[in-house]
Amino acid sequence: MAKNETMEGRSDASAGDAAQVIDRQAQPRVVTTPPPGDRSAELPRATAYEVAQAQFNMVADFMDLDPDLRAYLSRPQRELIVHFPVRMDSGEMRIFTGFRVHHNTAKGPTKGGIRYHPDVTLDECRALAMWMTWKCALMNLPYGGAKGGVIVDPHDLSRGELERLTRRYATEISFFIGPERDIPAPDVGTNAQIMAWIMDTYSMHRGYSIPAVITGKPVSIGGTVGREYATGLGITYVTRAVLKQRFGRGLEDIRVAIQGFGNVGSWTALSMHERGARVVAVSDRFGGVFNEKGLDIRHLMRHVQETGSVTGFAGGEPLSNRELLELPVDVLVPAALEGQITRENAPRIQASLVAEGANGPTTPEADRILEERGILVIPDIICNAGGVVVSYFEWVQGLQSYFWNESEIRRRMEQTLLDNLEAVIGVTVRRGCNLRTAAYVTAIERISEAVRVRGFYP
Ligand SMILES: NC(=O)C1=CN([C@@H]2O[C@H](COP(=O)(O)OP(=O)(O)OC[C@H]3O[C@@H](n4cnc5c(N)ncnc54)[C@H](OP(=O)(O)O)[C@@H]3O)[C@@H](O)[C@H]2O)C=CC1
Ligand SMILES: O=C(O)CCC(=O)C(=O)O
Repeated sequence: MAKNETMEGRSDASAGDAAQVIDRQAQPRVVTTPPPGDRSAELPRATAYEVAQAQFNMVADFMDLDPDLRAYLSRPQRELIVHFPVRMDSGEMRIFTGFRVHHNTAKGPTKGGIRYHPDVTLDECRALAMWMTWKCALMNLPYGGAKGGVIVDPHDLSRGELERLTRRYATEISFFIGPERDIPAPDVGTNAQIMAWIMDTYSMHRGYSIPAVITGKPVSIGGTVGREYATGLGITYVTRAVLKQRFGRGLEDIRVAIQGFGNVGSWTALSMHERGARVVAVSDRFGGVFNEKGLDIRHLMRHVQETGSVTGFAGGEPLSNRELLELPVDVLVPAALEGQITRENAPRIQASLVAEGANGPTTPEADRILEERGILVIPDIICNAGGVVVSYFEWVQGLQSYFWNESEIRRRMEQTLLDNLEAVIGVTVRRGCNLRTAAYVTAIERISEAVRVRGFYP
């Protein structure tokens, strides 16, 4: 997938926002190395599914969740594995493997992205589907959680190969998805063009256009304005609210480091930059770029469109992903993959606030270390929920064939995020727990109620 496709459809995400001025001294950049004799980096890392299970079990203990409900919610409801052939440009036929997991349908059809990445596994999809269940419930959306993926590096495919792979995967999962059943969306390695191919393939099977089968598609075929940047802008809204509430500070002149410069990372960077934050470092899988005075994000985006990477950007100096995570900044936004903040590097994180743009970037052990060190974490299921909230708006608009304007989308997204953030903060106070536990408690209580009234189990 060409980098400029991921960046397609960008528009100004900042209109009408006031930034607050704060007084803060620039801090020096530090480059850290592991302490001598530290072998923790060599220890096996928990998988995403182990992390998702551990997070759920900790909260189930905390809220003394009914054992039957715990058993029911701790596993996905349905899982699909598909193996399918794709003709490559060379004439060779290759077999690819993909997945789609529905974690829970108590509150409605399932919702969640499709990932194209060489490391996709069934277990990873199970974890991501479970997180989607909590996220949708926390946002009060009428959905359960799902996730899917294909084991493939999309950067290795031509556009034609990517389209053939997508259409074949869509065909294989087509009986498992649908506007009333399961509504996919973009995730790592997929974009609006891929959503369009899935919508088209699904519609070809049915014989008429069914835009509501998928979200994150182009506006020209029933997508919504605002979905492209929704996750990043939502992260900025939530981070701004937490900074104000917990630290009495605004975004202006806050120093931010962002790991990942794809859909989520780049839009977070731009929307924070436009509100006065100093985005001092960003990275992708090739490495990072640092500028103490703040990166010019629009120039950086142009550089990425031209070269496919943030590396080599003339407006900053190189740094590694590891160095980025450990920079002395106010806000750290992991916006790439799971398992980036671990017990190994958590003792060296210097940010005051970690805003989880990615799903599952912090392991439970790292969570504990950060909490002991007084570092606040905004959990993924609140922080990055702007994407699924606007996907919900896209689905609703598609079903009604009636479309809202951009300011309406932004207003409703901000309100949804901030109302639910406030509910979570209320739980932290009432139950004396951190934001992640409070977010999980809120979500699980809402699902438990749906399960109870539907009578899912006797
Ligand atoms: N898209 C969405 O709306 C939502 C996504 N999320 C989550 O946000 C995260 C990012 O998703 P998204 O932005 O869509 O994905 P993209 O594929 O658009 O971007 C992923 C970014 O992460 C970078 N990356 C990959 N591996 C590494 C690595 N080892 N170190 C540093 N950077 C790396 C990629 O680099 P490169 O460009 O070089 O490949 C790319 O910049 C995921 O956890 C996803 O589940 C959560 C909510 C909604
Ligand atoms: O937009 C959506 O429906 C889902 C986005 C997603 O996959 C996520 O929030 O992790």
